[in-house]
Amino acid sequence: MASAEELAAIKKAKILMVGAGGIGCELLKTLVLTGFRDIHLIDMDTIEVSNLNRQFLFRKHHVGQSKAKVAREAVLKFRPDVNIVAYHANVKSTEFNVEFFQNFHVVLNGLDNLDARRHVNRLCLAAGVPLVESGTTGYLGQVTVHIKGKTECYECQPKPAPKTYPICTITSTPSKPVHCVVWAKELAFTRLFGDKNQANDLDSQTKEASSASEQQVLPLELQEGESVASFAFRVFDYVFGHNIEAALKNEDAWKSRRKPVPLYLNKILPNIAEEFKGSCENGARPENSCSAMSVLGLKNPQEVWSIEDNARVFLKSIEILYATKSKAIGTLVFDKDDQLAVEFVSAAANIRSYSFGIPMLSLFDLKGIAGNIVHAIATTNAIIAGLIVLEAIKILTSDFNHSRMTYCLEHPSKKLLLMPVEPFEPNSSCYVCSQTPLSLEVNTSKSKLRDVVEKIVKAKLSVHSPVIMQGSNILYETGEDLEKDMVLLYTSNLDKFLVDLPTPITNGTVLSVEDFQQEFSCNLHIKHRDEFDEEKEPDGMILTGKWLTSQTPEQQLNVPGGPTEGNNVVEAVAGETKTINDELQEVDGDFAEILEVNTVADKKRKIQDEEQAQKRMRVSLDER
Ligand SMILES: Nc1ncnc2c1ncn2[C@@H]1O[C@H](COP(=O)(O)OP(=O)(O)OP(=O)(O)O)[C@@H](O)[C@H]1O
Ligand SMILES: [Zn+2]
Repeated sequence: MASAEELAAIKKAKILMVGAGGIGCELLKTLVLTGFRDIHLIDMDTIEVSNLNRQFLFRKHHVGQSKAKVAREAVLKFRPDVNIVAYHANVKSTEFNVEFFQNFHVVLNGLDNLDARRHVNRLCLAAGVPLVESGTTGYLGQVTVHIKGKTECYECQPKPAPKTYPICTITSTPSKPVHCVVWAKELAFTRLFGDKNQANDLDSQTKEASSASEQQVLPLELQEGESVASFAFRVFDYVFGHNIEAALKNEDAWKSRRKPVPLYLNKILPNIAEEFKGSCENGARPENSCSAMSVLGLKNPQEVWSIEDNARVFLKSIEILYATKSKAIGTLVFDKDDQLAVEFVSAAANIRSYSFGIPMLSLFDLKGIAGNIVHAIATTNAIIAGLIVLEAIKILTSDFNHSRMTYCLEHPSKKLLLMPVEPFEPNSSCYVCSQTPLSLEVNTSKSKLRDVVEKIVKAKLSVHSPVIMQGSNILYETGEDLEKDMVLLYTSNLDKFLVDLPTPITNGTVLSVEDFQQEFSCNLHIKHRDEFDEEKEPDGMILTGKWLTSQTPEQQLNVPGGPTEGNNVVEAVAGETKTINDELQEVDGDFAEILEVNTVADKKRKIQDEEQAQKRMRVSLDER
């Protein structure tokens, strides 16, 4: 039961919620039922069928409509007296600037990606507004509290980079189902249905690894007058037969590896031409034009199909994609919610797995890997939403001593499923809230300013509208109010090697990076390095700095990035050979370990100041 003070704070609070997805729907409902009356809600997305199982404010007839707006309307039906302002917009758009954020007493995140979370974190820091951050992954969830100067910010701890795989593993030497899924999604799907002109690392690697005769673009084009069925047969033989045979010629590659087996359609399905005769010819549409497996009578997506059925799904999905989406061919991007795309990728991945002696998986499992999906659990979202509201109330009543980061576990640890932990103090080496400089190792004569801007400043530092300066000289900036000649100058700088810039960037240069919207700035110390390992350091640049190495042992124990609805941990764990469930067990295992160490000072981890560490990490077992 809330105290009079809490009720008063709830009544007058102005809340900003970002995200109206799995957590967001629960949160909005819980907020209004708790008595909150003034809520602004931002979400950029529209409702999809796959959201309906857990985003209960939405119904089938809402599919395609704005999440923020529908969520608002749904809640107003049972609480017509609250003020909800819905923005169908990206939180990164300029209208949501520091002044906008300053209107609120607290910001509550229900997002699903690191980039947007970082952006909101910076705006909250700049505006001095507390942030309650959250995420769920299946049974796992967490709520963390970030108050400027009092607790760590969302970026005080480095987050794990999404799992990537060496290109040659994907193109030449797969050993796990996930390698075949990445191949099917990035190479096969993109090459057949996506933008063929787009530069693709996999292509260049394939070309390098292939003989001169294979250096042409793969013959994956539908020829004039060719039926889609015979095109699909040709694609099959090319990618699973001819390509594998070509790879086998490089005998050295297979000395210590199991050789793949070339697969040709006439061996797997000798009667396929008869089977497929007339099916999609001349624009004829199959009965169920959305799914190859339905047309083929394959009902159970959790069953592992035979190689023959995988071959059928592969061919049929190409046929149906051409029959139903012919205009979009050449522009398609893999979408985990597109049944045909998932069927194509699953079948292609399984056929490649079969060829390489890797276990085949069910469509259900492959879809999870391809879409980095850990199936969301509505109950976890509801629990997390409840915890967010509790933390928001503590903030609103200035009850900071009781603020807690709370982890929701799959299996009890110390008999607890909800594990509250005192928030950490700010990390004095954080490049965001403590403005500690970062270092960038880069070959200054081989890397261009564009590489630094795209691969580091935007991709790694989540700076959206960067201004890059050396001393008082601006090297790069964007913006509508720039003079034309400045735009030209900055654009031409992008294609210059660092050493060739008007004010050259060399070993020892300090670059300043700023983002006015985020009110963010940081310094990058440049360290020239000649060589980079292409496989391990594909960017040709490495970001280093105290921030990355300075974590105290107890900070390292925190769950990296936290589980999120469809994000960080998922990206980091999804797609290994093990099933997603195995992976989650592992994550949960780590979790248990974290908590174990939190309560029993672990000497092995060399906690230097045990007393201090324990104070910060104490698990408050008497909470709630
Ligand atoms: N930059 C952003 N601006 C505004 N809203 C965002 C931004 N990034 C993510 N979101 C929203 O955050 C919500 C996260 O919800 P959730 O994790 O349930 O994802 P989802 O897209 O609804 O589900 P799924 O990923 O499983 O299909 C989404 O509704 C998404 O639109
Ligand atoms: Zn910080």
